[in-house]
Amino acid sequence: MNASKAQGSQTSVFHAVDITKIYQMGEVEVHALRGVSLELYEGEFVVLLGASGSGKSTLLNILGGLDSPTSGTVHYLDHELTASDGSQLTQYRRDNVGFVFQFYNLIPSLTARENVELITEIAASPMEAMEALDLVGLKPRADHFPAQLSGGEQQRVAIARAIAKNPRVLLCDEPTGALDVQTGVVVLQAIGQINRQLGTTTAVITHNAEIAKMADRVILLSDGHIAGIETNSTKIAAQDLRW
Ligand SMILES: Nc1ncnc2c1ncn2[C@@H]1O[C@H](COP(=O)(O)OP(=O)(O)OP(=O)(O)O)[C@@H](O)[C@H]1O
Repeated sequence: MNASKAQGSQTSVFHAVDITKIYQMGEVEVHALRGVSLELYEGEFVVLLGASGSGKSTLLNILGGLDSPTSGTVHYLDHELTASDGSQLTQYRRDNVGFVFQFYNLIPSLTARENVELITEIAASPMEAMEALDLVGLKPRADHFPAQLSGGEQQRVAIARAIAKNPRVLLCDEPTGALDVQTGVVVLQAIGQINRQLGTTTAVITHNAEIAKMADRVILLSDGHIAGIETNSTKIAAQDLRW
């Protein structure tokens, strides 16, 4: 059966059915996800919104092939992630997923360009490192080291690194969590621009309801459940967000 369904003209990129995740901590079971079903569509910008501990990172990590659910199924297009072994998940991540985390994880001894090139050298169909840096507005800083860049600029290098391999999906876990508002807005602008310009299906985790205003859809998580899914009839541009 073809698992990538279309809704209207929309292709379903992720199709998750009733996924649970239980962490066994000695005698204690932590139920991080308690039966989550969802679709993410090609090219959309989704915000995963919820309180601390609601299961956002667990869900994103499962979609990104960094973790596997305890039960349930996850498809990426026609590829069943939940039937994949470790090396297949590694290949899936390498070919299809760009990750951005709260902390930038840049290599301090490499310039911005070299940090991005680390990825473009191993990717199947990458863009030029300079093109990726240009997309996040950092071409003029390509030869600077992380220590010469602000937190927001370092995060934009991390975004350039994530998108330089031309991934079909971009998964961002609290990308502005370590940044002040003004800098966070610039980082969100970069993510929004990549979503629009390259059509990269984008999911951003936040606990900040203001950020949800820039999404096509907002998936509300609460205690391991989806508490609601909202479609924004109008999206607010990142530069007009304030928190
Ligand atoms: N590796 C792990 N081992 C044990 N418990 C875990 C692990 N990872 C997450 N959990 C637990 O699962 C639950 C969901 O965690 P998760 O990190 O997905 O939530 P979150 O919504 O992303 O939270 P935050 O906003 O604080 O990052 C929490 O109770 C957390 O303590």
